[in-house]
Order: sequence, then C-alpha cells, then structure tokens
Amino acid sequence: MEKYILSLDQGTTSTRAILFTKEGKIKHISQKEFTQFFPHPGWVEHDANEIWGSVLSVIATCLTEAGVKPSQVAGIGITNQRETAVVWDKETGKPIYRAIVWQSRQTEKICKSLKERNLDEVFRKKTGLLIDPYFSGTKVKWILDNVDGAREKANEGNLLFGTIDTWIIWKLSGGAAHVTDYSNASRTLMYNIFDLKWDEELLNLLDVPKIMLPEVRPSSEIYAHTATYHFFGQKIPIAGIAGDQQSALFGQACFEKGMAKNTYGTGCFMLMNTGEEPVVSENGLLTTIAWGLDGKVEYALEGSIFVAGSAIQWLRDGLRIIREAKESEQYALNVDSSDGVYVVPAFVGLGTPYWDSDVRGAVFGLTRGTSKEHFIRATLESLAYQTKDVLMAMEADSGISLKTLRVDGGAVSNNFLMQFQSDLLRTAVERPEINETTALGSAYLAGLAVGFWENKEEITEKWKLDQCFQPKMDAEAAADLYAGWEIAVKAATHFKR
Ligand SMILES: Nc1ncnc2c1ncn2[C@@H]1O[C@H](COP(=O)(O)OP(=O)(O)O)[C@@H](O)[C@H]1O
Ligand SMILES: O=P(O)(O)OC[C@H](O)CO
Repeated sequence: MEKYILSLDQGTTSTRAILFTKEGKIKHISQKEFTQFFPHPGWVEHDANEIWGSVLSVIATCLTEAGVKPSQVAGIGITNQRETAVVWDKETGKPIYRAIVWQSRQTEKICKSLKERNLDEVFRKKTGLLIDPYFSGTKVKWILDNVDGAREKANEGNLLFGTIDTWIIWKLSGGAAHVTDYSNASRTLMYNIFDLKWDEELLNLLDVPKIMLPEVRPSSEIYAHTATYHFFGQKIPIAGIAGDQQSALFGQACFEKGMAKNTYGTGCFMLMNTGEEPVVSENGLLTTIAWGLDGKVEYALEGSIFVAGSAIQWLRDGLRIIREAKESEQYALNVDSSDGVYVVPAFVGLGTPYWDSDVRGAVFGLTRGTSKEHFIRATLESLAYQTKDVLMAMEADSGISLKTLRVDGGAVSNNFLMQFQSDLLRTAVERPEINETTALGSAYLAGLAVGFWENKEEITEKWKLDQCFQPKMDAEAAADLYAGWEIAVKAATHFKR
C-alpha cells in the first residue's frame, strides 16, 4: 500500500489537511474555514476548540475523499499561523479564553508601558523581535491579567500556554505532549534565540510563569503519536513542526544562506535564510529561527507585511468593486499604468520596516480621470511596493544582493502582480510548480524524521519551476514609480487617525 505524509496547515482563515506522495506531489487537499471574532476594533480572536474541530474535520475529509487509510499515513507534519496564543486548563483541556490572534492589537497598552520603561533593546537583544502586540508574550500576559483567577492557577501549574502547533499536538496526542519547535518559540517574545532557552528576565517582565510554557524541540523528530481515539484506531507519529512562514522557506528548498522566499497571503512574509549565524537587523527586520534540524539551529531574517492579499479582499468585500480576487488582474491589465495613484494599505498600521502601529490606510494621486481600473491596479501594486521596502532592508542587513526571489501564496496566481514585482525589484521572480509550500515544508520535516525522505538534497531536487518572471520595465521608470511610493508612505505616516 502506498504511504503518504499528512500535513496539517492551520492558517489564519482556514485549516487545511494535505496528503503528499513520496514524489512530493499533492495527493489530496481538504480545507475548512472557521469563525473570526472581532470583539472590539483592532481585536482579532479565534475559538481554539473550533480550530481543533476543524483539524479533525479536515483530516477525516481528506483521508476519506482520497481513499487513503490511516495506516497509510507514515507521519504527520504540523504548520501553523504563528504567534497566536492559547491558554488552557491542564486538567479539563478547556481554553480559558479565546485564542488571541497574531493580528490582534489588544495588547497595545501593555506594549506601550514596556516601551515607556525603555525595554525595547532588552527584548530585541534576546529575541530578535521588537515590542509589538504581534508577538505572543503580551497576549499571554493579557489573558493572565484579564481572566478571573488565571494568574493563581498558572502559578500553581494548572494552566498551559501554547501557540497553535502546541495546542493541536496536545489535543492530537490526547494530552501526552506539551511541545513546540524552535521556529514557533522564536515568535513568542519570551524565548532567547541565541541561548536557545525560555528567558527568565523576559518572563519576569511579562509576568508569565515558566511552568506553563511548552518544551522547545527541533523541527523534525517524533514528538508524540496520535491518540488512537482521534485517529481511527491508529498511532501515527507526529514528526514535524514549523511556523507557517518558516515552513514555506523549507518547502521552497531555500536551504542555502542568502536564499529567500516571499509568501503573498493575507499578509506578506519574506524570509531569507542566513544559516547558522543570526543576523541582527539595522533596518527594521526581525531575526528569527528558521528551523532546528540535524542537531543545528538555522536562522532567518524576516520582513512582515500585515496587509497584502487582504487589501484585495477589501476591494472585494469592503469596496465591492470586484467580485473575486482573481478579477483584479484583468482590471489592472486594462490600463497602462495606475496613472499616479498610490494606495497605502496600512489598515492595521505598518510592519517592516516602519513598525508604526498608529498609521492607517491612505490613497494619493487621485484625479478626475482616476478610474476603477487605476484604483485596483494601484492596490495590487502596493503589495509589490511593500515587498520592495522589505527587500531593500534585507539586502542592506545581509549584504547579499538577491538574484532570484521564490514566491508562493494565494496572490501569486496573479501574473500582472508577479511581473510588476519583478520589474520593481529588478530581480527574477520564481513561482514553483507546487504553490502549497507551507504544507509541503512541514511534510518534508515530518518525512525526514520518519525516513520517508532521506535528506535536504533529495528535497532540493524535487523543487520544480512553474514560471519565472524577468524584469521587462525600463529600470528608470521602475525607480520613478518606487520614488512615488516612498513619498506616499511618508505622507501616510504623517496622518494619524
Ligand atoms: N488572483 C489574485 N490576485 C490577487 N490576490 C489574490 C488572488 N487570489 C487570491 N488572492 C489573495 O490571496 C489571499 C489568500 O491567499 P492564502 O495564501 O490562501 O492566504 P492565507 O494563508 O493567509 O489565508 C487572499 O487575501 C486573496 O485576496
Ligand atoms: O496564516 P497566514 O498564512 O496568514 O500566516 C500568518 C503568519 O504566520 C503570522 O505571523
């Protein structure tokens, strides 16, 4: 009977189960969306039990539809929306509050007070991150501060914290494993990425008891087996974990120092492999752990853009000027340029390299001649401009001039956007045959642990190009367009709501 690796990709808007063959090809995908809660402006929460339900549901659907028996699953890899924080009761297994999502700004006050105490450098030096509501640490503090009796229970060792990977593995293993991997731990603001341990000083500053934290392990090894009652009587090894962006870096086979990928999903996340040396950014990038593998930890530089594909969702659901995301491409191609219009989609502030959580979205350059086509084109272009901001920071920090950028995520099917990206960056933009690189990365990590695949070389050989976009636009014209964007962002940051 043919064997497969099952990857569980728990993203911000949906959960996917994907079965991969030994050739690294997709056998079957099953996907389920779940509820987004917005209890107050700027807050985003998920129901961790609903997420768990969605995991069980996509596993069952995927296996059934594919006609694959649980015994044919050689191993499970987990990849997940990062930073999102869950706190649950160790005895009952019930979350004590909803999962606070990475996008949520509800810990802004906590962050402001830490910044007022000039603690930015303390956190940065140890975690490679900066003080921002994006990361898990202040979210855990918020839950302990705001749920009745939570702090006492946590101190007594009766509560557990986890990012979504930890939560899913704890549930899948029937409570046997409370673990995470280096890549997820590196997004919590509590983990020292240089010493590779939970940091006592940071935990004290955040008032989070160490006893509630998971054990941090490499990204590829057998952590636990599925509890038989969740997996149709089978004990399957759970053998790979990586945060979704690091997992995509792995799935794109960016194993060499200087190789980078950019994922165009809800947000946009560019990661560059920097090898065993962590590079500390001077330009607003994050230093993060890529993965722990073969007894080593490798690092990456990351640029995080909060709004990318979600700007296209805004055209569809907010402004209602397109019916489907893919229509944006044809509208953009119907005009020769955006005619001087710039959309700055800073709906929840700006991430890399600006880190300004107070700025909001803006549109510049409107004339009486501005059409819907120009507006849509300008919105698509904003994804490429933000990516160029990040790439420039990355080149400045790493001293590496990128020859090619590997891309993936929902919006890369947009050929206009990919061509414009290449024009603007003056770099080849490579789209791989398998766009599900996030799931593929964690499948590879799990597969390596259970001997389904041998080594990284084998994975590198499986990476196949779908399409390569080369710069076509005149370099001076591209520079002029980008200069306009720089003015637009600057103007937007001056206008605070
Ligand atoms: N053809 C397209 N052009 C531009 N954006 C697109 C296109 N198709 C999908 N998108 C955008 O891509 C995003 C979905 O990508 P996906 O990788 O599934 O995101 P996530 O993993 O963050 O949920 C949506 O925000 C959608 O607006
Ligand atoms: O779920 P995604 O694909 O939007 O990714 C979210 C990131 O991990 C947030 O850091």
